[in-house]
Amino acid sequence: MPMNDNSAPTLDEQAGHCFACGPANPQGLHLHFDRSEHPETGHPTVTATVNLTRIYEGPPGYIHGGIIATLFDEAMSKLNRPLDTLAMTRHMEVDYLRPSPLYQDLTLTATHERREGRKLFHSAQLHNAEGTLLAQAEGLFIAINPAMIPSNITPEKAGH
Ligand SMILES: CCCCCCCC(=O)SCCNC(=O)CCNC(=O)[C@H](O)C(C)(C)COP(=O)(O)OP(=O)(O)OC[C@H]1O[C@@H](n2cnc3c(N)ncnc32)[C@H](O)[C@@H]1OP(=O)(O)O
Repeated sequence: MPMNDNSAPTLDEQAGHCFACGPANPQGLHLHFDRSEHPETGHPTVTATVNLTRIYEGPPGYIHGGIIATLFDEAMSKLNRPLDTLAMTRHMEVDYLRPSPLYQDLTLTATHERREGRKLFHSAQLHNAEGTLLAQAEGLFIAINPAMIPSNITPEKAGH
């Protein structure tokens, strides 16, 4: 495993098995986000294209609601790095406005709204190719002490 100068794993290496974005997780979603700035506020914004198969099905033909929550959680979490903050999700609300179809390119976006001390408030949306808003979320992330993230997870230590 590649290491940084201190031979300790980097955060990216520690997060390699993240279910939503980790390249090392064979059963993960492997989401990839492009980062930019909101044209009006200058706040960080991320975008990803998602196209999911029946593995993620809830209602026949549509994405499971828990997976949609995962998409939003991950998209909003990607805003913390450009804010130079290590943070975890404390609260999230999801509005499921329309069923979100499988096997179609959908656009997942998230934007940083505001910060109050340790509290980071983000929003996220899922649109179809026609631009229809399918679902949306608001998230509260709390800046954490990096020591909360273990650096040496192994199957044995995780109890497997
Ligand atoms: C390395 C990062 C990888 C990111 C992976 C992708 C994102 C994720 O999925 S993270 C996984 C899911 N999240 C978790 O497991 C987190 C579990 N929760 C925790 O560990 C803790 O609650 C933690 C660290 C987030 C916050 O703990 P703590 O420091 O005690 O915060 P707490 O005092 O409860 O709340 C912080 C503030 O939020 C406020 N708050 C809490 N809930 C709400 C709410 N619903 N609305 C508004 N404010 C709220 C509190 O009032 C408090 O405000 P203040 O500081 O002004 O008093």
